[in-house]
Amino acid sequence: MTNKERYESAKEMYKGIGIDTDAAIAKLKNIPVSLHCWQGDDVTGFDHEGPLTGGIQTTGNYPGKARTPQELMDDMDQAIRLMPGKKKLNLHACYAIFEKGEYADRDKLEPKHFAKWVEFARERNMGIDFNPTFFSHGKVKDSLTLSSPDEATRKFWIDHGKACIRISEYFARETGVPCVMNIWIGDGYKDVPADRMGPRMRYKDSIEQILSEPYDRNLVKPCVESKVFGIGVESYTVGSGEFTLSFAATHEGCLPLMDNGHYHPTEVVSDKIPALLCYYPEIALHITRPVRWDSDHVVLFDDETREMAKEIVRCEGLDRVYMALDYFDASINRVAAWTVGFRSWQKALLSALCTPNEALRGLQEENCLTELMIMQEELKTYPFGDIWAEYCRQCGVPADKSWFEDIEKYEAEALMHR
Ligand SMILES: C[C@H](O)[C@H](O)[C@@H](O)C(=O)CO
Ligand SMILES: [Mn+2]
Repeated sequence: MTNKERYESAKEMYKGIGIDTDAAIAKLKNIPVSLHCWQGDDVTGFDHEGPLTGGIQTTGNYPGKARTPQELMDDMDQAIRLMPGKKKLNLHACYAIFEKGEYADRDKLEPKHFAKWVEFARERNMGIDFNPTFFSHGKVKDSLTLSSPDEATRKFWIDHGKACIRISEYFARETGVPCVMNIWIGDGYKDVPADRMGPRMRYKDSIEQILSEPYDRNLVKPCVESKVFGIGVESYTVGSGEFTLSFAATHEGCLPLMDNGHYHPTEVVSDKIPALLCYYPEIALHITRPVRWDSDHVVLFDDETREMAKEIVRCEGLDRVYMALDYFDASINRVAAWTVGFRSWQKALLSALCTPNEALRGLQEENCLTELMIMQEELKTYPFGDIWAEYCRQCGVPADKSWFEDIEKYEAEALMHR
């Protein structure tokens, strides 16, 4: 059978359960997913010499990591050409690109420091999402940032946040795509704190000051990302889940961002998505794969990834949920890591779009739970691979693992010579 014949056969099977696979493919092509630049260089960036801080960690030392803006852009290009679907570029402020001899500290960053990224994104018809970098800044003495009791330190980081609001609006104006600006801090304590509320009141005030910077709410979508612990802040993190959900719920225009690595191992974000969509007009996600902790493993086409995508689709949330990948694996070829993760999330979204959600909902509401279980199990052996192959063909990317040959060639010709 040719691929076309396999697709036509699979399409008929899905039609039999009320799914129009052509429509599913057409829909997915236009759903943007944000690709994180920081997978390419182990969350290093270009504006500091120090180590990665903030309680996050990249593990592994696979050769060939990007060292310069050009290398990072070249590597992203290699990955992007192997990914089906619509991409956004996700940047951190520490990826500012300075002219020779130029430097601006985080509180003095300007749009011009990201002009080369705008050029890169516009040439590829990509929008840009942005993240202030409240970590990896050796010069500021305090390990606390927006929650610091030292007012000079806190002002430095508030000014950084305000600069990022201005840069986010610049991105949106230049690309014509709204910019999601994600606020995440690693602030917290290794051991039992004496005051849990004080840092949170300061953090709340800091975010309010950042959001007081004038911006067009149609162009910039600020969000606040929660976390339950970090390396070195195991006992207390300022930006906990309750804090960020409460902040977003009480500050119109600010979205909650859930990172599915930021919860206790038995919690699942797939169940939190529909709960938040009952209350918030829009939410944001960092899609990752935690293994025992917030390990930021490469996203795979696994059960929880599929469940998250299913919830977004069946809650009719594709235009209410801002989706961004967030993981960093230095133990394998970094370009392949980008590619596997992005393709996995695309598979999960396409699989969710090929699920007869209305029919399954009807079985649940009619209390036909036996048939519901059987139907959900039967779907697992439907020929989804043939639908995926057709989607990749229409997007002009390899459907099978032949894409890896391209990356092996690039590794030999470029990465291994760094
Ligand atoms: C680099 C990102 O800001 C970082 O991964 C953050 O989003 C996070 O998830 C920290 O654990
Ligand atoms: Mn994250």
